[in-house]
Amino acid sequence: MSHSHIIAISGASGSGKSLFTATLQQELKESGADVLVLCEDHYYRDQSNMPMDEREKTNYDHPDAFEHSLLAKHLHELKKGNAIEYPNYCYKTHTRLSETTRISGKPVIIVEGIMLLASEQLLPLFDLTVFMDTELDICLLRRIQRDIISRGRTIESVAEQYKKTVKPMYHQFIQPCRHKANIVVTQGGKNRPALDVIKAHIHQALKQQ
Ligand SMILES: Nc1ncnc2c1ncn2[C@@H]1O[C@H](COP(=O)(O)OP(=O)(O)O)[C@@H](O)[C@H]1O
Ligand SMILES: Nc1ccn([C@@H]2O[C@H](COP(=O)(O)O)[C@@H](O)[C@H]2O)c(=O)n1
Repeated sequence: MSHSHIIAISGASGSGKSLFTATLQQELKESGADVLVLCEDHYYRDQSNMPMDEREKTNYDHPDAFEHSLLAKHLHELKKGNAIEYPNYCYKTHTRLSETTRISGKPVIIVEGIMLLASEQLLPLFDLTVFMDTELDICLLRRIQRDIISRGRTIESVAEQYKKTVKPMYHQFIQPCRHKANIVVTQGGKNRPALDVIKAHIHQALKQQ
């Protein structure tokens, strides 16, 4: 296989990265194009050696919370056509699971995550960079709902974490990367024209491989 074309989709937590990526993947599949999706969150550092109360205090919105060196290594391996052992992550225990998932490369890889454009190690690996520019109050409303329903959180813990780390780190690390993006997407994961533009880009990239 020739070198994979790698697309990064970044932006705030709750901005619509996962929905946008899942919609792209589904619609591309329907038109016969199979893309691989990786999630930066799977590369959160393992903390199983730390007590739970310490894990709850971790700043998960700082670039150091991620093992970006492992993600970079995996992207290099996938580009070369080698399989990787994709980590799995649990938001309820804040740890990596012991089981990994063996994954092989595909001609197009989409990586989604909050801190992708902030990493000097990762940035050069991307052929296209996308920033989901969704208003922060909308992101917060979506995050409250999601974190309570799927990530085992309480309204109090979501509010506390948001004030302490999520919002300040967004302004310090995520928002300043907006200008590094080739494409800025407003209105979240259902922006139809933006989905169509990126699908056309992917079909073009596949034709050139
Ligand atoms: N444009 C939109 N309209 C309505 N709901 C949306 C839109 N974009 C995203 N959502 C919803 O908001 C929530 C957070 O979106 P998600 O894609 O998980 O964000 P992220 O991956 O950036 O954290 C999800 O429940 C998703 O279905
Ligand atoms: N143990 C963890 C790990 C991460 N988070 C939060 O997840 C957010 C990133 O994921 P998105 O799907 O929302 O982009 C990030 O803002 C972290 O605060 C967490 O709460 N606990």
